[in-house]
Amino acid sequence: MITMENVSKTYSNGVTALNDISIHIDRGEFVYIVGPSGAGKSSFIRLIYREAKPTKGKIIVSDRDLSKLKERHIPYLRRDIGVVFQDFKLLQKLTVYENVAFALEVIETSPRSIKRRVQEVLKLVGLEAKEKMIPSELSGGEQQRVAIARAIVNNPKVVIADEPTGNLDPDTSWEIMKVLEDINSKGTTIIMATHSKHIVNTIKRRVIAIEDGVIVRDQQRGDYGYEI
Ligand SMILES: Nc1ncnc2c1ncn2[C@@H]1O[C@H](COP(=O)(O)OP(=O)(O)OP(=O)(O)O)[C@@H](O)[C@H]1O
Repeated sequence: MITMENVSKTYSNGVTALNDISIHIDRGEFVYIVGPSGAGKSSFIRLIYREAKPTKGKIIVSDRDLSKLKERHIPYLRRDIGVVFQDFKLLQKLTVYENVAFALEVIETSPRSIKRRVQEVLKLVGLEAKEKMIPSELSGGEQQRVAIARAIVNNPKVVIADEPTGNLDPDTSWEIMKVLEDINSKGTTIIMATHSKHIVNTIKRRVIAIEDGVIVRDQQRGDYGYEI
């Protein structure tokens, strides 16, 4: 699903965020990315959906070699990848329904099947009753569920979540985790950067720990491993 070979990322200000990373993540895995602040977790994630380019090394995502990917083909890559952010990034003037429908790649799809698909994903995240509301009328957890619905509406092979529970209280965080686990149980690969020791130590999955731009630990059913 995702392979990195000797990948490094140095930003234009000279900061090396990732240094010679090699990793393989299989289809259907659920992987936590952990590590101290500034370790390189977001950089790792941004490389996968080609928001950033590596300075060195090779990245394969869903059978595509990202170093050979032309700018005009980036939308095809993004169709395979759903992204969820800590701050939701919803369009504030659009309704819940519209936020999700907007993300749907409309390729010869009839309005009726668009409606069916949007309602299907809103049901999956438990928001079918709130489709006419706008983001400011929703709680943080509900907004994050809209963001997850938007991320999965195109049936991506992988969902990448950068601290998806970072702005949420513990109860709401568990709800979001249930939704992500549910998506994963249907075969979607999940990669989630998190600072939540509680989540990582409770819902045990593969843990990749990054420190100073280097992978220092890669463990199935691992612990969070840091004191916070
Ligand atoms: N666009 C950028 N330009 C220059 N330097 C950057 C950029 N993005 C990140 N960095 C630097 O790269 C390093 C790694 O940052 P990154 O955001 O990947 O860490 P992180 O592990 O996600 O941190 P956090 O847990 O605080 O979100 C940091 O030193 C950061 O300052």
